[in-house]
Amino acid sequence: MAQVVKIVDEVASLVGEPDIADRLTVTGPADVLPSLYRVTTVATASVAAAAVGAGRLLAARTGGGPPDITLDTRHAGAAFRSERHLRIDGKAPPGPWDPISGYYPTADGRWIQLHCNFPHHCNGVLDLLGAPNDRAAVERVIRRVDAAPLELELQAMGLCASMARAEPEWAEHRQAGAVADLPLIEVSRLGDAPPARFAPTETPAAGLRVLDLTRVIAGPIAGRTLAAYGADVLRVGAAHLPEVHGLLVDTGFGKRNAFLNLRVAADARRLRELIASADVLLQAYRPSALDRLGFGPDAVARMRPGIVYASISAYGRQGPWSGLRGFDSLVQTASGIVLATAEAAGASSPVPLPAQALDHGTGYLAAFGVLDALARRVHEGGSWHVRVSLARTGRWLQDLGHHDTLDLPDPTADDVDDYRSCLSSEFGELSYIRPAATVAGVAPRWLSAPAPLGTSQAVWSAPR
Ligand SMILES: CC(C)(COP(=O)(O)OP(=O)(O)OC[C@H]1O[C@@H](n2cnc3c(N)ncnc32)[C@H](O)[C@@H]1OP(=O)(O)O)[C@@H](O)C(=O)NCCC(=O)NCCSC(=O)C(=O)O
Repeated sequence: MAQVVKIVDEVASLVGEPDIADRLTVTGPADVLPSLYRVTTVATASVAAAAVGAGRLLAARTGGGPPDITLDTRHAGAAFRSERHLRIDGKAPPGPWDPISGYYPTADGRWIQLHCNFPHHCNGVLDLLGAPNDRAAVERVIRRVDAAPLELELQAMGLCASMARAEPEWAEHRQAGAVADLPLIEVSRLGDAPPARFAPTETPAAGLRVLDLTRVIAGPIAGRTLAAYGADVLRVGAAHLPEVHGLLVDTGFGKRNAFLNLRVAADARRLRELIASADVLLQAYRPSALDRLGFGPDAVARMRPGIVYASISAYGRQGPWSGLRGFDSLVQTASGIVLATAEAAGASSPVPLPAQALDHGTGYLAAFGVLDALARRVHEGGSWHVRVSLARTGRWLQDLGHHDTLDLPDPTADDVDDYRSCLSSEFGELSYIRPAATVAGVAPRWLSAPAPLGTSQAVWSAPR
């Protein structure tokens, strides 16, 4: 019980509402996912924060008071591993991991992690190493080089790799300092706009229009969460960009899926037309990538005063690594999580968290920031920029301290059956973890199954 109170305290500080315990009920055990870290706390608190954001938007639209929220830690823990629990026609989809991805021992007795799930990242790594596409061959090359210079070289080429550091070593790193100086969820005003007049509704984000320009896990979770609270979410990708199939399905609930190649003038014009009546734009590309295509936050706020623009990055908006591409697991490796866990577990190689917790946490925190900013739009107007990062979410987890529950049994697929729902889709019959929490007694839910890539028209689903 005392531990669950800690989770509620964590939500209070996330959402800036010291009395949140008056209207937030958390049930279930304090620890569900076995870890050296408080992963269940981060899961429950970030899912709860998104629910609080939805409640604030609901209250702003109806003129009522902020509603009650409930959440069970077991459901939050299952939601944090949604991609592992997804079944398509009764089977788990293929995993995202390319055989070359993973941890490699280096000449100086350290470890480096390569992230090679996208073909262009994999080919770049193999070219730089001068190795064929064969794990044993890559291992032989890496055993002859030291970790730090290799990390530097890979990062300089824009490739995805991290040297495993101990937590104290990361604490000394300039990027760790830069990340620690950032708020966990940064919300800043992009410009002026009159207060929004969203129609009163029983579903927090009903009728609101979200452009989801994100891939993989963190950003798509934010879009999926807004869809669960009723938003019209249009996911915009491009045919030439690589994707991870199973993740597309898992994070595609409640979204339509369109292609617009922003390098083609007519498609870029179409996106500008969509932005003109959008409420939210989510983006999770390499920092500044969309600015170069004319869709950075300032440009979008000029196109659409009143927009809430959310940016999700790997390493945060400042510091020497701020421009780097990155994935959850690489942040876990760089920041000491995998070595600390290996030491606690008595393992001889790095051990990651029991969930892509930085991705999922960052996704829900982005959703909270967006929903909260939408509520602010009702009260005070303005265009808003919400910024979150995998590394800052990781800092939050590490700041909660070590709390060894590695001996807990890992929840199995059967353990999460209570939280499953089913939907028919073009991919097959989907069995998935439904969205966690209730807001004013109502559970968020997805009204549509994921759409295959590029199969939707780039239009809003309903006129205004
Ligand atoms: C995920 C990534 C590492 C993937 O790297 P890349 O595949 O190399 O993509 P980049 O973002 O670097 O670049 C994509 C390029 O596509 C361009 N781009 C984007 N959308 C479009 C459309 N619609 N049309 C045309 N071009 C487009 C964009 O401007 C870039 O152009 P150029 O500028 O010309 O290159 C990175 O996007 C990233 O660091 N994102 C922020 C953090 C994040 O979300 N990480 C993953 C979370 S999931 C996770 O961690 C996990 O699964 O584990």
